[in-house]
Amino acid sequence: MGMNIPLALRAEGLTKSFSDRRGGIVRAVDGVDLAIRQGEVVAFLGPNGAGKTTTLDMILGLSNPDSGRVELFGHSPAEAVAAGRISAVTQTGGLLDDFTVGETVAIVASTYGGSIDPATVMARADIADIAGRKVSKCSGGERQRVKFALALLGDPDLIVLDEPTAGMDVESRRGFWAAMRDDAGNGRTIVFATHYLEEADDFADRIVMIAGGRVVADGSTAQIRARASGRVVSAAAAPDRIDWIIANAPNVTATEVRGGRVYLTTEDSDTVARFLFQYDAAHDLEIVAHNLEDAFVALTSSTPEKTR
Ligand SMILES: Nc1ncnc2c1ncn2[C@@H]1O[C@H](COP(=O)(O)OP(=O)(O)OP(=O)(O)O)[C@@H](O)[C@H]1O
Repeated sequence: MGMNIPLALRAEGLTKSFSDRRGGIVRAVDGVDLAIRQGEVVAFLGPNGAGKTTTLDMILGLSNPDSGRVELFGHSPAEAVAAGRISAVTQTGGLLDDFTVGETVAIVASTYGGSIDPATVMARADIADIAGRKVSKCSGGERQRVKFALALLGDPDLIVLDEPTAGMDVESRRGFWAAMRDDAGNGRTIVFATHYLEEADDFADRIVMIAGGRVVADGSTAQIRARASGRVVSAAAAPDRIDWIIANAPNVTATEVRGGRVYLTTEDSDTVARFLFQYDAAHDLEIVAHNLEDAFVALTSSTPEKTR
């Protein structure tokens, strides 16, 4: 992306905490910085509870950060929403069961003063053939496509989608992204949250991995892939040796401990293996190639002990 393309979104130092049921504090978002250029398609990728929804809510102006700030097209979220520059597709709610798909789109379109033709939008969201169906009879995937159509009606510059395909089967997911893909590339900025690695990989130009309320990786899909090209060196060792290995092993980008073994992610497995043998720190050494799924687990595992 050229540096001269103006920003759609800038977030600086976003934090947000909640109190949990036991009176403790959950830091849902813990210092998130983001700069997203106009026309980028960006995936927020992270496990349950990573802080994706909380971040998106602050971006949309639905909640206020405890600290930090959000700017959309140089304005506050409230101003950008009021100016019709942003639409959201949320996980739940928002549709009335008793209307048909066509009626739903027509009603919302009328609130926009007819600037965009409902038929065009329905074709783009691939819901033209279910226009006569009651919303109550629509599948999860169809409902999400209806919401996507509603989001398109305002012809926004930025669409934010929070796990738009959550709970859909593979077929519906494919249909949803096919409709999205047809709309992308028109200069619209798209930010979506997902748990699905392949969704981020297939559809986004850029992946922002979020875990524990922080951005743990941010790069083009190709860069994130490159990270995944590393290897994992694992070995068995006594607990105190494992601590020492984690503190001292060279060229390691991520570490994990499970079942008495330490897993070291690296681009330079030779050096790491030599280190382990040189200091007689470990035994039963194994080196395996990294795939994207492993990279994701390594980058997002917040707790050192982990079971699979
Ligand atoms: N209103 C709230 N009150 C208390 N805790 C909250 C609230 N909203 C979110 N949290 C907590 O903040 C953390 C981040 O939640 P968030 O919903 O942002 O994660 P997420 O990445 O969107 O997860 P998911 O994929 O499950 O939607 C979680 O620990 C969650 O339990």
